[in-house]
Amino acid sequence: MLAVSKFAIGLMTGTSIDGIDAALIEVVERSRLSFPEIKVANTLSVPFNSSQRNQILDVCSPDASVFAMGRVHVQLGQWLGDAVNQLIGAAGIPRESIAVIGMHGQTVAHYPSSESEIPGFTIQIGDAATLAARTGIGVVSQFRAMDMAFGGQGAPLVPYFDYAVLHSHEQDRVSLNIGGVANITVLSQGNELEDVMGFDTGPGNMVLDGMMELVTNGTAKYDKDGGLAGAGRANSKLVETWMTHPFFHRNPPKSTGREEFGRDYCRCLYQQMKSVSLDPADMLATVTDFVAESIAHGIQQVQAKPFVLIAAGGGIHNTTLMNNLARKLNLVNRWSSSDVFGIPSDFKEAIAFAYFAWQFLKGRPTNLPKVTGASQRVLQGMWTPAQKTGNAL
Ligand SMILES: Nc1ncnc2c1ncn2[C@@H]1O[C@H](COP(=O)(O)OP(=O)(O)OP(=O)(O)O)[C@@H](O)[C@H]1O
Ligand SMILES: CC(=O)N[C@H]1[C@@H]2OC[C@@H](O2)[C@@H](O)[C@@H]1O[C@H](C)C(=O)O
Repeated sequence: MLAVSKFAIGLMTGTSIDGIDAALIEVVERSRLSFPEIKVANTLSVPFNSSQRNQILDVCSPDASVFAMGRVHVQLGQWLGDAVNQLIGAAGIPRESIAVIGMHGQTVAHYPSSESEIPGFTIQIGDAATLAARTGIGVVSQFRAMDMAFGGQGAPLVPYFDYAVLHSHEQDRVSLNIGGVANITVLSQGNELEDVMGFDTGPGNMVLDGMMELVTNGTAKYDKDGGLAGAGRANSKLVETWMTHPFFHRNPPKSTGREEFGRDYCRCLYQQMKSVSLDPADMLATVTDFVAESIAHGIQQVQAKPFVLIAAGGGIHNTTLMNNLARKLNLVNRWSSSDVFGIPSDFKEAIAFAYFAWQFLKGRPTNLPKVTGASQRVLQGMWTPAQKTGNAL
């Protein structure tokens, strides 16, 4: 087989709701028997302004109005389209060389487990038709739906990508993403794709950002480099209490989101810290230690042998968080960011969705039943074709 190379674009708007991450990748198919190889050609981050962020946050609630949801669904399609056009312009490549856009969409609800007669569901908004119309490129979206239709959690999906690009036969590795939610993939050296284990460990930046907004009355959106947390002292009693949350003791498959660890949860932690008179620095130190503890706990549950940690996601810029984690896992000199492995750590999820869209076009399943709990491997995504002509809004 001749090596075939084409481009794909991935778009991620994650649970932190900080903005759009976009990645353009070149995919090289060398053989039908191996995973396609990728080269990251270009990346782009477009932060949400306060109005955009609040519009999205407002619909991440069971009481959200259908009207507000519909409006932001289409607007997000437009914002994503603008980001793609900017990315292509900066890369200077012909639009026709781009085979597909993989759009994750914004998760506004994630209830993965069915209870009695109510089926589990997950909702990602962002109108694929608007995106296809604005860019002239076909879109794959709704990546989680088919896994859920086969009884899975629909998340996390990145473990497949982690295996494709980060697995080693010489070294046990754990891949960690610290986004709004934190999740891991265990890449043991002897493992085949089917053996790979992965799950959400619990909250990531979601509670750190939420706490920062509470202690600064909304003037700061996140604790830059973990500076405030680093200036305080963690209250270990509270961390111990918070670690009794049932999510941390549930067996995988498991995934979570704002429903369990969103605004209400954050307010509750804030009140508990206020009642023992912690100052803002101690509050941030305490929640930062809690996030590190929950990630360490998740990893220790499934990985007993020494391993190398490969970290990605915005949380790795939080030095206090990463120092706490390295200490808890005894990781001196055994962790690095995914950049070292050729995957820009701030764009790993966007890159993964470009890869998933490519695999969808090739008819290759990308879920892992051992990770999500689905009853079988399935083709994940829904196809929205590009139109030949038109005057898109
Ligand atoms: N310099 C920094 N210091 C501390 N935290 C940072 C820094 N830069 C980014 N972050 C954190 O990273 C977050 C964004 O992370 P990321 O983009 O990985 O999240 P996401 O896409 O929402 O992830 P996911 O979908 O995995 O939940 C910000 O909200 C912030 O908390
Ligand atoms: C439902 C949903 O959007 N889940 C996200 C979220 O953000 C991180 C974690 O929780 C993970 O489960 C997932 O995203 C990544 C991309 C995944 O599916 O692997």
